[in-house]
Amino acid sequence: MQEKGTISIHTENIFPIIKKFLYSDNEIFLRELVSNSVDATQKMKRLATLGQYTGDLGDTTVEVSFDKEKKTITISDRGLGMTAEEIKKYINQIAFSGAAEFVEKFKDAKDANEIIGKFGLGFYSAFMVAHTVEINSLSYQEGAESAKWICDGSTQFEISEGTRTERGTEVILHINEESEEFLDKWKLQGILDKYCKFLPVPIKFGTKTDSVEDGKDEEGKTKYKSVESDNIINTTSPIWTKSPNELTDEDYLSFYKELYPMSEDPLFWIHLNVDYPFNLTGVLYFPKVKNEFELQKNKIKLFSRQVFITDEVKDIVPEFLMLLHGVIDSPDIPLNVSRSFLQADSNVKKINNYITKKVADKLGELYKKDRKGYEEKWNDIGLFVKYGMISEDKFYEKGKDFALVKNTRGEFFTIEEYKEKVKPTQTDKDEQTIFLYATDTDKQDSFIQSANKKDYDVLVMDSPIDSHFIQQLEQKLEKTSLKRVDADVADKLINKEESFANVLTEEQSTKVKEVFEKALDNKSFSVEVEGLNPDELPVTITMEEFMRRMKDMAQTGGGMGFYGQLPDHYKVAINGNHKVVDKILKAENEEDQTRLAKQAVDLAMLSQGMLKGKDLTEFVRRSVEMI
Ligand SMILES: Nc1ncnc2c1ncn2[C@@H]1O[C@H](COP(=O)(O)OP(=O)(O)OP(=O)(O)O)[C@@H](O)[C@H]1O
Repeated sequence: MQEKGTISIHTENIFPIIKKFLYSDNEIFLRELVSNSVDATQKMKRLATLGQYTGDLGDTTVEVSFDKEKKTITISDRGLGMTAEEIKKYINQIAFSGAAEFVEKFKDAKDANEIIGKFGLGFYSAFMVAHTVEINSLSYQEGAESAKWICDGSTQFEISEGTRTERGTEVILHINEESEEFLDKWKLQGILDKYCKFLPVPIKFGTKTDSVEDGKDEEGKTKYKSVESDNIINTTSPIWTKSPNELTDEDYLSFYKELYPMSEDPLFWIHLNVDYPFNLTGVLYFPKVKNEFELQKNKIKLFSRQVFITDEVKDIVPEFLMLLHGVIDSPDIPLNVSRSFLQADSNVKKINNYITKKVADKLGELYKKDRKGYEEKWNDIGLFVKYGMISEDKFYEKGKDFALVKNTRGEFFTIEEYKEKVKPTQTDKDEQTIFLYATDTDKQDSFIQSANKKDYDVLVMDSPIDSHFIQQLEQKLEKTSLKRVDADVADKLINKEESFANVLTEEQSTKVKEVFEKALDNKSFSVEVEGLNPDELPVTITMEEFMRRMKDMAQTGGGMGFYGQLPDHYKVAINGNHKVVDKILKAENEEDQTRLAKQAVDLAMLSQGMLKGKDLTEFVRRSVEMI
């Protein structure tokens, strides 16, 4: 038997196009060929289980090898093999029709990148690294003859009788000049580790040497000897393929270490397992996030039937859960289509919702089962929860039951609990409950103390995401608003109409205002004389809540650019009921008045960390003079 033929594709120039555009990702040839071998092996095993094959299966290990001299890479399996007819059908027609389709799509694509890398080119990808590809195969079918196929990368092929005596298929790649880098042990090992580490059939790549104990020497010391064994590069049953009740915490932790060797232990994990209406398994871990860098380094890995596909899971996992680590395996995620299609795919949407729900359920369960442990972890998981509540309404609905807020005393509350707690003391005349918060407990300490003196509670909202979380809470919670503790003087933070009368006459107030304006000499500060609690500080500097928030958002890139341009504007509240104000009014001359006023303002600035540079030096000099 010898036959020459032409592969039935219409586009003659497929090879150069694909070679050129797939070049950056050409290592996937190995993934494609090894998975074909694994598929063939699994089919063979299934036939045996079904009783359609009664012979001996033999050792079904798939083997990858290379020969630097001959410049070949060989992938061989003991799968079901192919007859000459089958090679013609599956390789010439099916494998190559995939390539033809690629070129077809490529022609119409607006963005070539959308297609490249997402297109499963299967067997065809061999030509990205080989100038000639050979197949030697013997089918499992009784009386089958071995077949040999050879193709030099043009659309011509040759098929003849083969020499293979053992059931299965061997694919030999004659590596082209540009791809000789692949004829290297470490290069190939690296690619196998990346894509094939969890394939369901053992894959052998060369041998490895281990040092094993070998009795004792005369002095009673343990002897060692080197033992050569097959280098099996994969774990055939990774934990996500098992049932959660077969697994211990150690199993999950050691798998995490296997995926991300340099990382600290994760906080907890979720085992995903659905088979209807789509198929998905996986394990997602909540990492201990130390810094941004680590977040980007460790990504969720996407598999399809245990073959690694990508760690760009952007469209499959909801954005806020991109912080998670682990694996997702789903044969239902379309990988050979463009990105825009992926977003519209209904399975992808369902998967998205499923993952969101699972994560919410797990958090809810942890919260219910061990509130204390949950509170201890809050620093690490708070970011996920808040981000999720801001970005997905569905998650907000679930998250509101287990999202925590922490006050300056280190106590944790759910949002509902907190509202109940502060309602009696922090509700204003319009029935609005005001949650007070601090973004920097050190800087805002004097305000926190003043608020506490009035029996107000203060929350700590100091993470970058909190400004957005605050907005979200205000939108969602009824009759509730949030105010930073330094948005006004304590007496006025919550407007209850029970203000202190101002002991100053109108004339005196005007005079005090003048003195302070002169002392300040700064347009960014507007002075107001108010009747406040005599125990409060004589001067308090505040920035109004709305303005400050807009400026904060402009700074963190929240699209409030206009506010970012405005100069800072502060209110300087003078406590007309304070002794110091009386002293200023009674001072002998204008100079003394200004000096006292300056001192009082500087003290306020100092307590808020606003006094810096020249002003600070000047303040110290003035203070020394006064003692
Ligand atoms: N090692 C093998 N043993 C037996 N059959 C094989 C082997 N390699 C390829 N085939 C046959 O050739 C066909 C085409 O392979 P190809 O890799 O191009 O596509 P595929 O595996 O069907 O899909 P994909 O594009 O996802 O890889 C396979 O479906 C299979 O029937």
